[in-house]
Amino acid sequence: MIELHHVSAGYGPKLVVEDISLDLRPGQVLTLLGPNGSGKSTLLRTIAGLHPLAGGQITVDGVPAKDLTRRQAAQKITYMPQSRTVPNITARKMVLHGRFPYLSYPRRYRKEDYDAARRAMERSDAWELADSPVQSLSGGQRQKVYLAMAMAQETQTILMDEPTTYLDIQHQLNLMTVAQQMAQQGTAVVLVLHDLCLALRFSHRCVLLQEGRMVQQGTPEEIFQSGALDQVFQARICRVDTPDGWRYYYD
Ligand SMILES: Nc1ncnc2c1ncn2[C@@H]1O[C@H](COP(=O)(O)OP(=O)(O)OP(=O)(O)O)[C@@H](O)[C@H]1O
Repeated sequence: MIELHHVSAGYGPKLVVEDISLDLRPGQVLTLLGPNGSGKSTLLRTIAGLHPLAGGQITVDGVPAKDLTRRQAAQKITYMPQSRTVPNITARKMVLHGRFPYLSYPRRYRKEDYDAARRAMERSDAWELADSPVQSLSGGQRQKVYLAMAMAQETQTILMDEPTTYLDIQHQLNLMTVAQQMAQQGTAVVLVLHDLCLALRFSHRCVLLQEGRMVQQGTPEEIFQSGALDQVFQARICRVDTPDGWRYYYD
């Protein structure tokens, strides 16, 4: 399990994430919420080891994250960024990149790598795109391929920054269902989402950030009841009870 102990991070002397303590628990979908510029992406990148700590500590299964080699870290943590440059390769090849941390020299893929890539593409609804060049795909199709690459890495923790961007509503719901399924299978799934309704409906826990500080964390029920979302986002969030659970909407 990844644990954050009083984590701070920033750019130059300016801290944009301050004093965050948090457990990323296997078996749970945890969603980071907060207005633009509140530090969500910086926090996610810091957890992924891609941005330096300015203070505090991050441990992975009890070991300080800074003591892990890149390969060890990549076998523990998957990070799916908000955007990236698109390479000129097929979707299948791209998804296979998720297997890199498991290959030893001379980096030849094994049957289990191809199997893992296929499983991941089927789960993210990207299998039919396998032979297409990633550059030829739409934003939503690319997002499904990135999700498959992230799943193919098969780590205990997966961090996804705004994974629903570009997805139509059916695929947003599909992504959230896949996130829940990964959690059911023991993964710690950490998301950054702007859609509060989707987050409250599908997360086990939410963390609310404002100006780099954690103002609230808890179950969707606790977060909703606290009224903190309304305060931080200056928007009224309501809900209705349905046979399938709470459904949230903006008033
Ligand atoms: N490369 C950078 N250099 C300097 N400041 C940065 C850099 N990246 C982000 N920041 C600043 O850090 C703060 C937090 O940004 P961050 O991207 O982490 O927020 P966020 O909550 O993910 O925002 P959004 O919802 O808009 O994606 C902002 O004030 C931003 O301007």
